[in-house]
Amino acid sequence: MTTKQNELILVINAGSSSIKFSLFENSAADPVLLYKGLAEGIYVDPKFTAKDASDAKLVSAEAIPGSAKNHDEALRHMLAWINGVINGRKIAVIGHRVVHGGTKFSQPVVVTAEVVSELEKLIPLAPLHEPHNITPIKILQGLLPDVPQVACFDTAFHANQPELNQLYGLPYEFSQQEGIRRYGFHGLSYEYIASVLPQIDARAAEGRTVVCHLGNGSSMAALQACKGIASTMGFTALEGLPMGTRTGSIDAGVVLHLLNHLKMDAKQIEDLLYKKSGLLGMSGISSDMRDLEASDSPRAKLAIDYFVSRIVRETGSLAAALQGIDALVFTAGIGENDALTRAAVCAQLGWLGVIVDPAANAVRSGEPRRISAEDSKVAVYVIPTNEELMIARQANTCVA
Ligand SMILES: Nc1ncnc2c1ncn2[C@@H]1O[C@H](COP(=O)(O)OP(=O)(O)O)[C@@H](O)[C@H]1O
Ligand SMILES: CC(=O)OP(=O)(O)O
Ligand SMILES: [Mg+2]
Repeated sequence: MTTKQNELILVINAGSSSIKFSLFENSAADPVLLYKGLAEGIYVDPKFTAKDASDAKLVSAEAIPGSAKNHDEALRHMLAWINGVINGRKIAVIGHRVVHGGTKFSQPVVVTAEVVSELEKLIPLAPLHEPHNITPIKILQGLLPDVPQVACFDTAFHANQPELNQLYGLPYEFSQQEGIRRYGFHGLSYEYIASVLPQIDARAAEGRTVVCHLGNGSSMAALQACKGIASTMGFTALEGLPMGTRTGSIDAGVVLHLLNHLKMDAKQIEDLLYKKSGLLGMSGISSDMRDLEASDSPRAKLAIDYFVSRIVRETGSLAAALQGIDALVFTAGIGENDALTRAAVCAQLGWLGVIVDPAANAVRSGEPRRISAEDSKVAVYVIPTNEELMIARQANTCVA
C-alpha cells in the first residue's frame, strides 16, 4: 500500500505524561503540516491543546473529560478532535517516535504484533520513554485497526557510527551477544538537521559539524558529511550531558556504591539517575532552564554552570572525533530559545575559534540563523528541529 496525495499522515510523539501529535497532508513534495497539538498532564490534570499550521491556537489547554486520566482516554479525546477537523478524510498512516530500536531496528518499520513484542524487550533500555512510545501504538491498533503504523527510531541515525565509537571497554562479547554498546538517541532530530544543513552551510554539510540537541533530554552528535559518527548518548539516554532530570555520564562505580553501600535497590537507583538528578537535582528547584535562569539561588547557577561546562567538554571530545570542527549547531527547547546558554557555551569555546555575534545570538526567531561573527573560524547556527516532519517522511516512505 502507499499513501496518495492529499491523504493524511498522523505523527505521534508520546512521553510519560504527554502525547504530542502532528497531522500532515501528503503532497507531491514534502508532507505539509495541517494541525499539531498535545495532551499533557495525562495522569494529573489532563489538558488538550491544538494549533493550526501557523501556530494559532484552536484549543487552548482545555480539560480532557473523563475519570480514567490515562493515555487511552487522552488519545481517544485527541482522535475525536482530529476526526472533527478532518471531516471524513482518511488517515493513511500513523508514524510514531520510538526512542530505542536496539540491535534489531535501524530503519523505520511497519508495526506488527511481532514488532511490538520486540519493542517491549527494549523497555529496560529506555525506561523513561519506551513504555510510553509503545502504549499509543497498542491503543491505536484497537482504535484504528486498518491504518498501518510505523515505528521511527531515535537510534537509527547513529547505526553506522564507526565501531570504535559504539563500543564500551567491556569484554567484546558483551557488545556482540548482549547488544551492550553505544546506540545514541535524538536521531530524528539530527537527521532533520542533516537534511537542512546543505541549504544553510555547504561547507559544514560536506565537513565536520557538532550538533547540540539541548531540550528536556539533551545530547550532542558529531556529523561528518551529514552522517553521524559519534554521540554523547550511549546504551541508554542517560549518558553524556546532564539533562532536566537525568544525571548524564557518571562513574559506573557510583552505581555500585549506591547499591552496595547505600543499600539502594535497582528501582530507587533508576529513579535517582533518571528522574531526580540533572538540572532538577543539582538546583533543587526545577528541571526547566527558564526557572533556573529566573532564580537567584546559587544552586540554580551551579546547575546551569555544570550543564554548560559539560557541553563545552563534549564539544572538545566530538571535535576530536571529527579531527576538527567547521560548524556548531544549537537545536531543541534550550538550544533554540536560550541565548544565555548559547552565549555561555560559545564563550568557553573561543580556543576552538568560536566567536559569537551577540546581536545575532539575541534574535528570537523560529527560522534557522547564523549567530557567529564574520571572523569566527567555526560557523555557529541555531536551527529549529523538526522531529515530526522526519517521522512523517519516514512513515510515508515505509508504507510506499
Ligand atoms: N525560552 C526558553 N528559554 C530557556 N529554556 C527553554 C525555553 N523554552 C524551553 N526551554 C527549555 O527546553 C526544555 C524543553 O525542551 P524540548 O526540546 O521542547 O523538550 P522535549 O521535546 O524533550 O520535551 C524545557 O524543559 C526548558 O528547559
Ligand atoms: C532520547 C531522549 O532523551 O528523548 P527526550 O529528549 O524526548 O527525553
Ligand atoms: Mg525531546
